[in-house]
Amino acid sequence: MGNLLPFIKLYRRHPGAMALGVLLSITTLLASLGLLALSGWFITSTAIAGLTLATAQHFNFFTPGAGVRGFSIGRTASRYFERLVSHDATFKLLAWLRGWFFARLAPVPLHRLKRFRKGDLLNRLVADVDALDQLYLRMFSPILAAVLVIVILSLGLSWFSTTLGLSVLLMMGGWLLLLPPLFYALGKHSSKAKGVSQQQLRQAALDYLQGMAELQIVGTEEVFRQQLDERERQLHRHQARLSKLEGLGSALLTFAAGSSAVVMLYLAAGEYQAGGISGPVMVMSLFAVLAGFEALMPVPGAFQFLGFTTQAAGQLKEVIDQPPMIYGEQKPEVKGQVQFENVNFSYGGLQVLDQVTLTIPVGQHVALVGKTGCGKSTLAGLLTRYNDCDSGQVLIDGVPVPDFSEQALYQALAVVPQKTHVLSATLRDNLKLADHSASDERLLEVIQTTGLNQLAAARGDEKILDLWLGQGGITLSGGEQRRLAIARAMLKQADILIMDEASEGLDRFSEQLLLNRILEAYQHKTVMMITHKQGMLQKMDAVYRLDGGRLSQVCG
Ligand SMILES: Nc1ncnc2c1ncn2[C@@H]1O[C@H](COP(=O)(O)OP(=O)(O)OP(=O)(O)O)[C@@H](O)[C@H]1O
Repeated sequence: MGNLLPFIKLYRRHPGAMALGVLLSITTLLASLGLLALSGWFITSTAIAGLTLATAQHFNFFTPGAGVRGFSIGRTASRYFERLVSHDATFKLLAWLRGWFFARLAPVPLHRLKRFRKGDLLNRLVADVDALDQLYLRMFSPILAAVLVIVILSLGLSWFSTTLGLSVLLMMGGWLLLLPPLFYALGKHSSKAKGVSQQQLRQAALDYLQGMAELQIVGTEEVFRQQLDERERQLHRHQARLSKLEGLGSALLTFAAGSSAVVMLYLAAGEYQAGGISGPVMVMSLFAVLAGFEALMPVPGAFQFLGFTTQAAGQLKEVIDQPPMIYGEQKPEVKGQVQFENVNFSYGGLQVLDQVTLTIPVGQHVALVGKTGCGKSTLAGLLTRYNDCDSGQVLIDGVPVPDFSEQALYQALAVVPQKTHVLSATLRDNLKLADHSASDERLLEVIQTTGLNQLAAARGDEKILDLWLGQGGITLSGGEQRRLAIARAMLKQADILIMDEASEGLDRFSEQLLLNRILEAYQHKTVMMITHKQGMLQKMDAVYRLDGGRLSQVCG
């Protein structure tokens, strides 16, 4: 339950709309109660009045009739506005909660988020945030409304008879106290399990869809499909259990309303016999109790899902409690000297970098070689703060990278990563990521230099800048994606260039041409190139090898 506390505070965002929602929900319930109670009184009074001609002639049919109609119209109108106001408030809150959660998620370093899978994070951002909005609609508002209706009903009946007022308070209050813990306990396990199953099913479906091509090729699609089906069946089992519980809640409340009405009839009849109340009031109190139980109807459902809501809140808390990446204030004019001083880094127990020391003077082009998985990308990632080192220091122009402001650090660096991220947008938009102010002429020049102009030729399209690259660059080959990454680095013209397997996917001729061009563009800038290709090494000022976590100079 403690998990809910930080989120409950957020409900102060739209106090006016939320309070109005609760008020309208109480008005609706009171209108229902008034409708039934007055109808009971009216029917009985009419029946009694009709016993003799004299009483029938003097009986005022119109005022109670108008009252019944008024309550009926009032109930419909307030129900309509209650839905309108409370859903509007909930949607506003939901939109805000998503933004709030994302704002807390964004500064969390990527390596900390790596333990959450993509589907898991998406699930948290969508389903778990959704679950939180249920707190207002399913819990706060109905419970508050139920409490107030019980108080108003018992005060109203006390006006006619204290015994009846107190009895209603005890009976309805008792059920209100009993139902929440009972249904929380009954639904806790299943609602939590449902949340987990839902999450697992989403992840499995995402994995299945993303990997379908490979699964089909290796012939294991059926196995995955069966696993997916089993997860779905599991979810259905939990949902079925919860539905049964919902049924039990309704049955219990029907029993509660019925038995309370019987008790009320017994007590009211006693009061009537004793002359304390009139016949119509006796019937009215019976109807009022039946209508009053409508206020308790949402209570079992609200608490049976509370386990799921607390679990969702816990999952969100787990993400937002991750310490954010802290950047410094420094915004130096970067020249481009890079230093790694006695750097140690490990992933959990796996030591990847061991006392690595390297200085790259301004304008020097350095290659980093080594076996697959020896830690080259990890070393480069310390410069971009993808990770921070365990001990030692990484400095640019003598300033430790954590002291740089976020903007200054990323302004100083251009990166050609192993995997190019391609936006589902035009080629122009994809290039302008690197330099928003670049003119079309400049973009076309870079397109020409990197050979991306072949794209237009291949597709017979004259307007190359408007080429749509599709989701995740689906329309681009591996080599074209590398060209795009290199084009971005050319446009950015940063002080330090990091290339991680930049020529992967390119034929030998294109590779030479392209790397020559980018090295030319960065002729007087610092370059750190991770490569397996021997052909590129003679162009570098120095070559370093990483082996067993240790760095040694090979040549230069
Ligand atoms: N986030 C991570 N969590 C745990 N281990 C990791 C993580 N990232 C990388 N590793 C491990 O750290 C080691 C170094 O990885 P890294 O990507 O730096 O190697 P690399 O030399 O760049 O490899 P390649 O040449 O294949 O790109 C590898 O054994 C890898 O499995």
